[in-house]
Amino acid sequence: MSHSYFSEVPEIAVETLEAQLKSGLQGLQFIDVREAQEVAIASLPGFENLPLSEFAEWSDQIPLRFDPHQETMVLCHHGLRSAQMCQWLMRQGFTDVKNVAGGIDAYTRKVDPTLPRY
Ligand SMILES: O=S(=O)([O-])[S-]
Repeated sequence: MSHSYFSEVPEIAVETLEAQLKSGLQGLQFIDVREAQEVAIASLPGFENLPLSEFAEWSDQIPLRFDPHQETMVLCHHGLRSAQMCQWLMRQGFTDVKNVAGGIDAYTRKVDPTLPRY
């Protein structure tokens, strides 16, 4: 997949995400598409873990569990799997989806160096 393939996915910078996490989680939805083993190493509060590898198991529950018109942040390790998820959510009618640019790796480097890196 080329870079331009994901260029239409809106992004949120990790510094902005940190500010939002600090100011409260109300009105926001958080999805982490990494594997459970990755989440066990490092995770952010409020994110629901939906591993992309288990897409077939949870994809049909998305319209029931999430509001398509609420701001929805999607996280992974470096921002690639989450971009895929963002595109899929947008195709499902989600109107305010944001890919966490650089993923949890960027968050660890730029915001919270105490989080383990992998
Ligand atoms: O898909 S990834 O950006 O987490 S390596």
